[in-house]
Amino acid sequence: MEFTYEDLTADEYHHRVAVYQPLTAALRELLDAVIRTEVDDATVHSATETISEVTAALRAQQIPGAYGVRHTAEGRGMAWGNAVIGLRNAIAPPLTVVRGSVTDPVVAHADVELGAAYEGPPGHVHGGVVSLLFDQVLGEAASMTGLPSYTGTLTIRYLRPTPLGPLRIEAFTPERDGRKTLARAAMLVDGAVTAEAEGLFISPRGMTPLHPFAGESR
Ligand SMILES: CCCCC/C=C\C/C=C\C/C=C\C/C=C\CCCC(=O)SCCNC(=O)CCNC(=O)[C@H](O)C(C)(C)COP(=O)(O)OP(=O)(O)OC[C@H]1O[C@@H](n2cnc3c(N)ncnc32)[C@H](O)[C@@H]1OP(=O)(O)O
Repeated sequence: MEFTYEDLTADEYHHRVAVYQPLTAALRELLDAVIRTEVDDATVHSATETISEVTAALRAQQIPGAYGVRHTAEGRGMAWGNAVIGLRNAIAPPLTVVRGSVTDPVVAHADVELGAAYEGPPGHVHGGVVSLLFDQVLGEAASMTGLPSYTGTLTIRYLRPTPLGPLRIEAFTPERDGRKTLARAAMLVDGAVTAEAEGLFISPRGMTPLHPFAGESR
């Protein structure tokens, strides 16, 4: 399991962001449209063919496997295939984690608006998606020292159903002990807590710091 470096200038990095961010946004729109459409069968068949053509065009040149976790020389993270924050992953909720400092009361937070693609109970967020979001925000809060930390344990307390729509996650790290960090977080809708999470995050032995984790996740 390796983090790789990609030798990109800041201009090249921003160029790639400008190219791929709209593609991913368009695909998210498509996911939502497929769930909610009520058009006739002929229109669905025609859309299916068009989508297959688009897929073939993108497959003309591909990397062999997963995207990996890349960093530019100046430390910009490019986890662009990541299931939660991947800039090129339309399955990922449009989540941007904002990282503060380890001494802040809230070490990392994220605001996100979840639509039809994230539904579990009717009109509400799937419990696994709640867990997914917590895992990332807690993990980033735990990794604020610069050492990436992996999820050792993760416990969620679902207090009430979380409605689809805008929500916020706030994470903090009450205890650090060597490579182990205890992280806690709350999920808030209109200021009311719908779920809480606690996890133990562990930085694997021998890990070297990637970069000072400040600013935004993407
Ligand atoms: C994380 C990178 C992926 C994201 C990349 C994105 C961007 C990159 C840049 C920055 C962001 C970085 C990261 C944060 C972002 C998101 C979070 C990622 C969420 C995930 O998706 S992550 C995948 C799921 N996660 C796993 O895939 C873990 C599989 N597992 C292992 O890789 C090892 O198992 C490991 C490393 C956990 C431990 O391995 P190790 O060899 O270091 O452990 P060791 O034996 O030395 O134990 C040392 C002390 O931890 C205790 N301990 C050990 N394991 C424990 C456990 N599970 N629970 C409770 N305590 C545990 C021992 O009891 C001992 O405690 P004591 O010192 O007190 O005795």
